Amino acid sequence: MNFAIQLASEAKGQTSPNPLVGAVCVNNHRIVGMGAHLEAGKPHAEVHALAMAGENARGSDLYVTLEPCSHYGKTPPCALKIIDSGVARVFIATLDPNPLVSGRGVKLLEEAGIEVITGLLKQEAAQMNQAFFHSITHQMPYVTLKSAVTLDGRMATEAGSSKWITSEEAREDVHRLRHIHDAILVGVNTVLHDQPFLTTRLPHGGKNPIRVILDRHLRTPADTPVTADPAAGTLIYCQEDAPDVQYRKHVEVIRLPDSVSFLQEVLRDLYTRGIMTLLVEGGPAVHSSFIEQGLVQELYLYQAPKLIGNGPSVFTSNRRADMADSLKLEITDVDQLGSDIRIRAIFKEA
Ligand SMILES: Nc1c(/N=C/[C@@H](O)[C@H](O)[C@H](O)COP(=O)(O)O)[nH]c(=O)[nH]c1=O
Ligand SMILES: [Zn+2]
Repeated sequence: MNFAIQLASEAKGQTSPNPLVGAVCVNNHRIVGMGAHLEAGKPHAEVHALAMAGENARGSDLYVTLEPCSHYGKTPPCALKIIDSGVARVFIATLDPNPLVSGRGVKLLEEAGIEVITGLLKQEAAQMNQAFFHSITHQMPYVTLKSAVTLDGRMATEAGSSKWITSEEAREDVHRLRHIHDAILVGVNTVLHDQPFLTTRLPHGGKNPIRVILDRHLRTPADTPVTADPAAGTLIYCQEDAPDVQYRKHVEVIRLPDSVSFLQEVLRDLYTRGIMTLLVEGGPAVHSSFIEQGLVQELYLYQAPKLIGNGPSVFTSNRRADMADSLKLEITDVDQLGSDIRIRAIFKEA
């Protein structure tokens, strides 16, 4: 099962809106087949493993990180394929989080006389798919917020200077984050101030996330990189009464009612478009709104050994006079990247 989890994890960022799934077929203590789900619409992990096993699947043990599907999606149900292949036992790490199908695959297998053991390395497999489980459960993307700050927690100076706070190594690491995310979001102030490209520029290439601009009054120019450069799709969310602006065809303007739940509506709409993971890159006002509304699951803070003494921090709130009102996170990783450190912290599920 460890190997199945490892196989699945290698496809991180490729399978949206599907989960990461790995499968290993073992017969008489020998691995006879293995596979991972590599892209939505393409064969599932079990299909790859059973195809490789061929006749050796008969009487074998199949290890799968997620309950085999039992419904006709883009591909036929794996549960039937497993039954037809003559597999004797199936080990499953996590059941399907979708309440409509959870346990159905197990039932089909057991009714066909296959022994099913669930819960093997359940934690590890669930951790790998936390974004998928979160998005299915909340019908919203799993949101990761990234910010580069000085030691005194500033994202820029008061005058707006921010280039650069962190080093080349840290900035390259941010592009790895972009590569594994379905979409990247900034506010219109960042677009106006930084003219960002928001593309993934790694030495060996990388997948460009869909670019999402929060821009209530549609102030995003038609000739800034995110709207002029069709390197990736660009979605601009504005209010219904925003003026009309002509953009190139890779740009889509989505008008939403002006309401206190504007951000939630943006996230719900992104989920309907198959966006399972969202990277929020700021700026300060956008970060504060996402955090204050409890819409962030994970935080990546890139901290440079600099002190500047003025400028916006990653989170500003006028609602927390008492330290007891602070938002509690859990630091899961601290890594050194060149001269900087990268802190990963998760917000505890409310
Ligand atoms: N100022 C800094 C950052 N700044 C991040 C955002 O403000 C930039 O607009 C955005 O990354 C630009 O995207 P691009 O055009 O695609 O390169 N981010 C960092 O990690 N370190 C920094 O020192
Ligand atoms: Zn399947």
